[in-house]
Amino acid sequence: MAVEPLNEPLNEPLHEPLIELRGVNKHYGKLHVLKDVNLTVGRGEVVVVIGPSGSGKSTLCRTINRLEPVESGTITLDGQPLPEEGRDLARLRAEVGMVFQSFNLFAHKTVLANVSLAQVKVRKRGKEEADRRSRELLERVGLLAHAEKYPAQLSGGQQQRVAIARALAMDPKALLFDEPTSALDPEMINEVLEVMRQLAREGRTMVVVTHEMGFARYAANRVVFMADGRIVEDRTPEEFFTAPESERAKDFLSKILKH
Ligand SMILES: Nc1ncnc2c1ncn2[C@@H]1O[C@H](COP(=O)(O)OP(=O)(O)OP(=O)(O)O)[C@@H](O)[C@H]1O
Repeated sequence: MAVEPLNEPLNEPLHEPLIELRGVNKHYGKLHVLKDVNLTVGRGEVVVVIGPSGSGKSTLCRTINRLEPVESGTITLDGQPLPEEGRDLARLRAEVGMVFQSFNLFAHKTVLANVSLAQVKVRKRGKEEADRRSRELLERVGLLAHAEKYPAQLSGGQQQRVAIARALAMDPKALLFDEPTSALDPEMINEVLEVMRQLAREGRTMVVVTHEMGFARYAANRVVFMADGRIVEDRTPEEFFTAPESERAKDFLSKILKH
């Protein structure tokens, strides 16, 4: 008897690859900071990168939008190699938005202008359309009432939410977060994490370098543990936090979870 084709979708979400790193190496002088790194980030996946200080997490994150050049290996976005330079690089940085530890807002521009600027310059939107979209996004991050203020008039948590709105305004395929809450006072961390949790629930593709283990545990699809320039573990949060395999990860978790 012929076997019927399976019509039902599988329960597991199919994470079609969006970002792929293969055999990536990088040095700073003699320091080998990325050692033969392989990583696939699926569309709609939230990948949290954790590990000891100096293990290469930020560098890894920054290679994905070419803020850091690599010496060998390939990095692709949607199956296409990342552009090296020129106009395509500005487009890449729009498609793979980045949120930094320091919010990097323009101090002499209003919150609204900070969110609109790159839309006009890179996405070639008219100013009115860009401002309309910026206001929508500021509303989403709870800051519409602050649109006409300057960054210095906002708290750190609010500035970081502006930075997230600015990244979203470019209609990115993926968002990179490099320790987005590390520069914040403790009471502001949660307001930023809540915006990030919301983005995760919406199915955004996100790579997040963070020391916030609660976010790693409960918002990530995968945890990538780095040590000494290598990806040592790449597993679900459940697996990683309940049964880490490597001695490095066990040691790291025992140190940070003690507090
Ligand atoms: N621009 C640079 N020039 C020289 N060395 C650098 C540079 N950036 C990073 N490094 C070094 O490379 C190593 C990896 O740095 P990276 O910032 O990627 O680590 P990390 O895991 O993100 O650390 P942390 O958790 O402390 O932010 C560190 O030893 C760091 O001192």
